[in-house]
Amino acid sequence: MKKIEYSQSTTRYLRLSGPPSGQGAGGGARTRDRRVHADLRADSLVTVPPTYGIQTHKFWKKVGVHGPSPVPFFGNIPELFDPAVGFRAAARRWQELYGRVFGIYFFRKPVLVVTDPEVIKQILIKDFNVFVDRFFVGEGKLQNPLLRLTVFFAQGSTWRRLRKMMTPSFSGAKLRFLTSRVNKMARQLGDYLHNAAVEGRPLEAKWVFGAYILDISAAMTFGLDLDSLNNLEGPFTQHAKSLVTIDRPIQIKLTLAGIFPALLPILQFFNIGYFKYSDVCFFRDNLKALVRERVKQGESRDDFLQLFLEAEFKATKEDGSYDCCSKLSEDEIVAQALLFIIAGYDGSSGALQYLYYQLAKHQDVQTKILQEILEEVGEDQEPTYENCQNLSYTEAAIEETLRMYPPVLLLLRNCTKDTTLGEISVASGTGVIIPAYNVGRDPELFPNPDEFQPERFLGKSRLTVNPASFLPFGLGPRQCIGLRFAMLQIKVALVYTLRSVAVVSATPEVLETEDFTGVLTPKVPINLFLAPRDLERY
Ligand code: HEM
Repeated sequence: MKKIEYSQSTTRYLRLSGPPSGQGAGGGARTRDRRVHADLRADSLVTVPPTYGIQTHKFWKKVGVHGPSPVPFFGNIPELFDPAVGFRAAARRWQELYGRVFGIYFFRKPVLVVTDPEVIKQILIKDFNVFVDRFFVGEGKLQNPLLRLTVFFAQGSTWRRLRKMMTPSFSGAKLRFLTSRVNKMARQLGDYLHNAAVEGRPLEAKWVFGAYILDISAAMTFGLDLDSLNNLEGPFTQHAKSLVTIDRPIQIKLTLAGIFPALLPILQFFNIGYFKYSDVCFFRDNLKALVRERVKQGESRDDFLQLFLEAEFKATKEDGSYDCCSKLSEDEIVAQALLFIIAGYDGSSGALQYLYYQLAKHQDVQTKILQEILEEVGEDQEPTYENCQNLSYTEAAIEETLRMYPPVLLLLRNCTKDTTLGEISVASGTGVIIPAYNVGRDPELFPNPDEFQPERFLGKSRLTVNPASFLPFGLGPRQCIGLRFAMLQIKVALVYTLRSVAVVSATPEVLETEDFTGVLTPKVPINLFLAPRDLERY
């Protein structure tokens, strides 16, 4: 096996094989041959039945990239999604065997798995134009058509236009304007936790923080005051919970689509996709009615829906003047609002549950956060956006939690133009997976990675963290658009809850997680045990 010089920082990681037999070590022929375009498109089952299941599985061997052997039809899916192994353990083992860049197969699709920060930076930032899109099972065709209009699933120039229009909604000025809404929901959360503490009732973390995040989403998109902590049965809460749950039947359908893309039109015809059709319809119909009502009434509200209604796209001419100006269509507004219910839920409620678990296990960190809150915000004042910006220790504790427990485990990209990553030629149509969890727990990138140390993200230590190794929100132009809003939700929750309760302990004793759905999930639900807080004697 030949170890190829890649970049100074990556040579010790990357292991590429020598050129395929019969080829020279360099020159155009090698490059041409290495760019073997496996058939990455959705072929008809009818034209190639005998070899269909293995047709694309020689791709990595031909281009000289190492990786585990695939099984017909499924590629490396069985090991990746085997609950007994899981993606993280499989990726860790393969990294040991094949280095920090290796090739696998997602069903029939060749996918490069990358854990090298320099290559990650190249994909997510430097060569972003070649890796703009995400890849999905079924090449995105399994999305409900409405969801395909969202900034998360959109591709190429459509994504660029949407992202440009939505970015101002998350500016500091807009978030300042939205903070009072978040305060209201966090106050309800604080009261709920306080009552539970007084009654000596333990709380299931995912449920309680999920309800808080749903309440914020409902207020920000529907202008609704759900109070789902005290009102579990409402249709919004029920549909939202169902919407954000990827269950087994959906997994099975996705598997089918992965193996036989020819089935896609049938699945589409029956409205089978990532999200349940009935849930999408519920939100679509209600949001449409709401948008029309707002336009008709001409009323203005302090929420995301309003910001989307006002969003404008201004294409610039070469001389800097504006060429045209367009607004989001009604469907696009509805789609983004629906996306926010989905996108914020797993990320923010996941982050909160892992954070409170850590606070229970690290009382010293909890005390430091409370001290900082009392100094910056006060004992019973409402936090402002500026207050939240100044909570630097609190922010470090959140970041450390997200390093250890990134709710979104994998960053996905699709190569849309033949390119090279160092010595590797990457053909258009190749997928890329960056396992954010594995990178964050890598001892070469974060010493003692299983230890919770918020100080890593403070002061001078913060400066030594390579941005390409801290990936809970992704990186580059396509990183999470809701990052600042998510941090605001979490900090405001901490202000209202830690001032009224102490997180005394949490179960399970040892936190084990699983990764089957692509979202980090505790194997056993986290339960929090609380006590009313006495601010005189904390
Ligand atoms: C702690 C909470 C959150 C975490 C950990 C998180 C994580 C992520 C990650 C990993 C991505 C993919 C980034 C990439 O591919 O480089 C993403 C994308 C996205 N997130 Fe978040 N997220 C959180 C909260 C939110 C919230 C609250 C919202 C909206 C209100 C949101 C909206 C989005 C959107 C729209 C995208 C797609 C961006 C694009 O493709 O341009 N997220 N998020």
